[in-house]
Amino acid sequence: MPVPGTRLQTPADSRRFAVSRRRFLQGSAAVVTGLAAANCRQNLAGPPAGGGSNDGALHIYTWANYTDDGLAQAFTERTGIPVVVDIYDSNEIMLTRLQAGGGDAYSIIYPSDYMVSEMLELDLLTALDQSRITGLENLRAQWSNPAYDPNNAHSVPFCWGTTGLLYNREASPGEPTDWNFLWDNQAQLSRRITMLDDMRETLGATLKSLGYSYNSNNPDEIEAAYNRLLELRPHIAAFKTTGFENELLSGDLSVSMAYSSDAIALTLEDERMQYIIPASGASLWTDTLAIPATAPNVDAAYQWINFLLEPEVASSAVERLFFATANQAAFDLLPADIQNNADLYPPDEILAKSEGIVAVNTASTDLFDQFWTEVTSA
Ligand SMILES: NCCCCNCCCN
Repeated sequence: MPVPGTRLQTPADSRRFAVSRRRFLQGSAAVVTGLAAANCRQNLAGPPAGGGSNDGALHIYTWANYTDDGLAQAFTERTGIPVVVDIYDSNEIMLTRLQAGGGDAYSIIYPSDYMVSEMLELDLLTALDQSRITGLENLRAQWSNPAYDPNNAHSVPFCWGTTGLLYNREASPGEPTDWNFLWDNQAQLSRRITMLDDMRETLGATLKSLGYSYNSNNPDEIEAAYNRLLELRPHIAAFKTTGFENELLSGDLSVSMAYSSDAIALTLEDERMQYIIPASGASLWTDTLAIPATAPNVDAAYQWINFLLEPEVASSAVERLFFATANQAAFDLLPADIQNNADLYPPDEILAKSEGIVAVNTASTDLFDQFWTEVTSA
């Protein structure tokens, strides 16, 4: 049985071309323009100033690598509705943009678990009309009644994953097995590390490296994590959620904290790339589909949700984009090499050590915010 901190599977050569193509498509401004000319525009910036996207298109605000032209085109062919995609790097960026008036710019957003809870508290999500959704029965059983959104009343689980360390075997001073690797090797790794530009993930992993919970509400523990991250700060080349891939491939970076779905795409592209789930535990997340409370074109949003719940649609997206689907019927259609990819679908004993991020109390959120601002602007 694989153990935490160990790479779990040899890359499948057959997947490499598809992944390289995905990275090329998503990284190329020229192709982004091409997509705009077709039916799926992908923007790395936010929505147009002034918000308000009631132009008949389906405006999606999502993470990188969760949609591609294939998905958008199939949807447009089916429904006649064009798709426009804006990308965000963290739940907090998405929340800030929605609160700053972007709530009427998007029909569909992809908040993670704890962010669904936070947005519910703020009345920012539409209560879903379950009679307009088909395919919920396709979800894996553990997502039928998630704690972050009982009965999926405001969100539909889309995919899940872990957050760990992705490294270049030829450019790393050793094989990381745990978060501590970064601190223990900080001199050799200096300016060769990237951490996620994601407050709860990065401060959470630092809490974990100290033996605390991702979800600590103890101010002393949160401050200890801040100080520990501050110690590593001079050695961190950048806080990045995307855009570290080329430097990791070239060996200019040694190790990047990464979401499993992004990491796996790289491990399938180049066998020097290894992804590990840290032995002391990683975050285990679910990303969802939700409709902002003031969304335009709600009908198109329901059509998108139903489209993604179709097993054939979901499984073909997974084959190109490599996220771990929350849809059991889609999983059943996947080729065996993806189903058995233990980086993507880790065994239960590894998942047991992982921790879901949950909403912390207001005082802790303020502390996380304050320390995150200080450490990222240091
Ligand atoms: N490109 C895929 C990114 C996956 C992001 N999931 C975020 C989880 C945050 N806790």
